[in-house]
Amino acid sequence: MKNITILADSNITSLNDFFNDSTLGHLTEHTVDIIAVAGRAIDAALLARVQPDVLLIRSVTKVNEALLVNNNSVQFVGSATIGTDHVDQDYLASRNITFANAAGCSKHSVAQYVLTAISTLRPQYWQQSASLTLGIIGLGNIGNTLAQYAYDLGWQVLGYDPLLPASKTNNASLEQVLSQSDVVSLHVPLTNEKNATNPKGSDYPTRHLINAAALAAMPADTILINSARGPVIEESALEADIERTGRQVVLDVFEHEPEVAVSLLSKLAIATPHIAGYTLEGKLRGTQTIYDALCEKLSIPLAQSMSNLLPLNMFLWSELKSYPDRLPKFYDIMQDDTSLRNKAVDGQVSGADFDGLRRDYNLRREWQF
Ligand SMILES: NC(=O)C1=CN([C@@H]2O[C@H](COP(=O)(O)OP(=O)(O)OC[C@H]3O[C@@H](n4cnc5c(N)ncnc54)[C@H](O)[C@@H]3O)[C@@H](O)[C@H]2O)C=CC1
Ligand SMILES: O=C(O)C(=O)[C@H](O)COP(=O)(O)O
Repeated sequence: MKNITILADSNITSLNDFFNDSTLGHLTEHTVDIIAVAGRAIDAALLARVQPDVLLIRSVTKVNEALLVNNNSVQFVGSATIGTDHVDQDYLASRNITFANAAGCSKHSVAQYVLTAISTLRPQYWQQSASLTLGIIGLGNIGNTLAQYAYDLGWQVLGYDPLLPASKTNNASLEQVLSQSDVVSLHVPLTNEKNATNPKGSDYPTRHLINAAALAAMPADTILINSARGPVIEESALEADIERTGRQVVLDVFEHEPEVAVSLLSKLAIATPHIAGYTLEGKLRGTQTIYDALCEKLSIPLAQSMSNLLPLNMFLWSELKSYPDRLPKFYDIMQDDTSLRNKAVDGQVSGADFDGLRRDYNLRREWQF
């Protein structure tokens, strides 16, 4: 009988429902051992000691040579997240380790977070059908989903994605999005510049894409929302910009996450602890996707589905669209904002408190579109 040892981030939703003897071993001789620890506790020493066959992570575990150098057992790495900037995929390929992530898993959840933030700060755009121009930077799964909601509300969209062909939504330059939008929302992956030492980098790097020059191009009353990755915005420039303009800024992600400085926090209109994608549906879809990929790797049929695990969902986009005053019942974003601000001690929110808010988060429900 073969034993499969799985080392996993304990913040993976329904880990034991998807990864157990009956879901992975029902047609085989496999038994399954799961070792679940906090994502930040997964380090090289633990991997060397546990010698897992499978490593299941979310975004806080950096997977690279330093993590795996003393390990020969891992054959599969699954990240139940959309973002992959924490994973050195080239290194995994060089070791012949299969990698899977969960593209698109929380695209509606993040889009709904952005709509909630806009409606909370400027209810007039939604409740009185005032016209809004929404700028979207990055038009992949999340940016494009957000655009569909915007069109449904009758808003204008200015979209910028230099890696996709021009389209109805991919219709503007970066300068136009920044200078002509009422709200700018960021939905890019975190990427670094391509150069001699980093030939696999991007021709359109996103690290510090929003710097002092980009902020200077934005009118003072333009809202800026970042639910992508913290380092996409240069935070020192952002603080200076808010001091100068009084801009309303919404951050779900932070450059020095999980620590957040109160000097920044106190200037933000809304601040949340990296929970834009934290709905039950979004997180379960992430787990389901890496489970499906592992079954494919093991050549075994699927024996679990998130539909078995989801309670009834009564949250309908059509209802909210008609009755926007019901938003707090659908998602009260200010509760998340208050929880984060309440953790500020001695000028900062500590990493432990930031991670604790995420670990203990009461998962929202995704509105059905
Ligand atoms: N706050 C949260 O809870 C969550 C955050 N995320 C973040 O959101 C990011 C985006 O997610 P998806 O839309 O699903 O990814 P995606 O890969 O489907 O789309 C990203 C898009 O950004 C575009 N892009 C790349 N560089 C660009 C640049 N310099 N300027 C403009 N566009 C650029 C790409 O061409 C692509 O179309 C993820 O990479 C992740 O970091 C994802 C899920 C939850
Ligand atoms: O999917 C992504 O990308 C995200 O940012 C996640 O929603 C957050 O992942 P964790 O921080 O829970 O690892």
